[in-house]
Amino acid sequence: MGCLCSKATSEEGKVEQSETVERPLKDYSVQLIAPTPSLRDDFVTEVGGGGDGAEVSVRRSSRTASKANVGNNGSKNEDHQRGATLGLGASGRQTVMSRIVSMPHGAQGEQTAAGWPSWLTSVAGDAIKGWVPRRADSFEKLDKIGQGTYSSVYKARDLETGKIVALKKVRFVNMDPESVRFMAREIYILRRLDHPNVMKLEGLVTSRMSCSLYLVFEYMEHDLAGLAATRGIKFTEPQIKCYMQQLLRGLEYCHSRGVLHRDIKGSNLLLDNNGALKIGDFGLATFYEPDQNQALTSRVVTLWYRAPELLLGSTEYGVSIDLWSTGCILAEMYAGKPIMPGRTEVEQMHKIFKLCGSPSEEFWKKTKLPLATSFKPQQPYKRRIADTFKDVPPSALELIEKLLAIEPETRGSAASALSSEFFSTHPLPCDPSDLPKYRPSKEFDAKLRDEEKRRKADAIKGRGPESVRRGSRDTKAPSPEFNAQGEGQRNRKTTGHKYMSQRDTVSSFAMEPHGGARSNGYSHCSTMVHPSAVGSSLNKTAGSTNRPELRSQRSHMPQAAADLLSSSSKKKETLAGKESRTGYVPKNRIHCSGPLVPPGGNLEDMLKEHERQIQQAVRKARAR
Ligand SMILES: Nc1ncnc2c1ncn2[C@@H]1O[C@H](COP(=O)(O)OP(=O)(O)OP(=O)(O)O)[C@@H](O)[C@H]1O
Repeated sequence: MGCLCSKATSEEGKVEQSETVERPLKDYSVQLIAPTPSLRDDFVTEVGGGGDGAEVSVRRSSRTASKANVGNNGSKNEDHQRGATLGLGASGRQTVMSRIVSMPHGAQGEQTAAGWPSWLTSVAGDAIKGWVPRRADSFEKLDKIGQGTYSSVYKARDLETGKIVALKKVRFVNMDPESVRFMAREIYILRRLDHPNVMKLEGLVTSRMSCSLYLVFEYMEHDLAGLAATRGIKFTEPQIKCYMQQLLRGLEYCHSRGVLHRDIKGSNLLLDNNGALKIGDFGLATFYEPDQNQALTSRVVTLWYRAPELLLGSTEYGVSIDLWSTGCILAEMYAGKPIMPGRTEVEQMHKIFKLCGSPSEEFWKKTKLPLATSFKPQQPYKRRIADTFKDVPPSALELIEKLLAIEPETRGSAASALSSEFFSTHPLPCDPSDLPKYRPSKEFDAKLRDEEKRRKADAIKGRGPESVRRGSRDTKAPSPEFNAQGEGQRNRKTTGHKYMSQRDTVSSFAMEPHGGARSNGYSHCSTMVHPSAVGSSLNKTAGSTNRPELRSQRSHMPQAAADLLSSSSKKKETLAGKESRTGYVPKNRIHCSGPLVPPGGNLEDMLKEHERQIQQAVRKARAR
């Protein structure tokens, strides 16, 4: 789709008002081949209930005012003002959020008249219905504060209010309608959520002639992954409980609104300086209906936090997948490091079995999950959570056991987790306002610190300007997981942690990442199914295999290993065909991000073969 964009002429620091199509195209040489949850199908669930564009359209200072509107049929006329709504900010200064105003009859023409670009109105009309875009020149860009798979996040000042905000700039693949639709789903879902523990979308920035889109959020100083990875920061028990309580409250709310997050992990849990935790990044979220057998893609959730049923290929799942990820985070906070850092899906499954035990014979007999035959171990694995976390307080252990149950049905719900003894036993969760105030500690900050160190080390080793240059280029757009390898992580890994027994320390894999990324033994793989995900600069070297998951893996892998994975992954085409029939994967796309699971294999053999191949590829890459 074309877009008549003139080159940005804005002053330094201002958000670009428009961009040429060519600039993003350079990064997006290869089209995504990945399972993409169908936005359309999700929309069907909600459109109609959402009304005629008359839902929340004015951001008010009072949560309750807008809360009343969420999910309503658009009958809240008090929010239907075509002008400014004034509220009092914390400082008492008048806060003007004037640009998000109501457009009750959001037909495409009207949306265009309101200032939306046609590439957006044509495929994402429902997502922007009733809103008017903010102008780019009403923000001043300050710093880059985050880098996601398909977005860059900036700290900015709202010039109308003086408020500091986060602007998430979304990347698109060639303005491909599919990637626009994908982003539209995130907006659509975010607009329906309003809770103190869920990031609130405050507005959108674009213009009729623009090819870019920014999502406006309140600014959050930290994310949990970054904080946890910061040297010297060790969470106290009341603090862990406080974070967990907020996370579960946010999740309970999302689930009650029929939303699965599907990417719960530390870097998506944002924290402000008042100790508030908010769930962010709804890029993989979807609507679900508990009582309907609705087929969803199983290729969601960052690998380390991915539930076993997803690894086994389940397409009918529910809130339990978010609860699994939550269990991983709880255990991680006690362990001081990620508890199951698998490099591939096979290895992830193996780590899960080793820690949580393998399913019963009964399960294997009955299950119809597509990858069950491949993943069934020859010998059953015993559950070892209690051994592994023997120093964790009993009420915490009980909750970890519950959330990391192999059978999804026994994980309970966010509400049941909130009423567990963990939160009522002493020490009680502290009040968010009692939490320590930290210096900025985003995953992104940790990455920058680490990158700087590496660059200096390279210079000292005399690798010369070429390697330094290459390293810095590669970090311009790392995968999000790339950021997780901060020095704190490395530090925590070597020192171990009182809550996780030493023998359970996850074995490290000394791979030198391609392009000079650091190697700390943790590859933080992710399945990112957003079509725009092909934009990472890491992919520039990746030839024609820019599948999101492979990209994430290869961000920690030499090229040869990445190539190996990509060729093996072609075996996944069969499954892709199946998913596409469910309507959740575009028909012309092949489901290629592969767990290297040959049909009819067995877990142990696959693991051995897998390890051998990776090692071989690594050796080759090193010898180059
Ligand atoms: N509101 C915010 N305030 C401050 N920083 C933020 C905010 N939202 C996001 N960030 C930072 O930007 C990073 C990337 O944002 P986000 O996760 O939304 O992007 P993404 O492209 O969806 O990433 P991912 O690839 O992890 O899915 C976050 O990890 C966080 O550090």
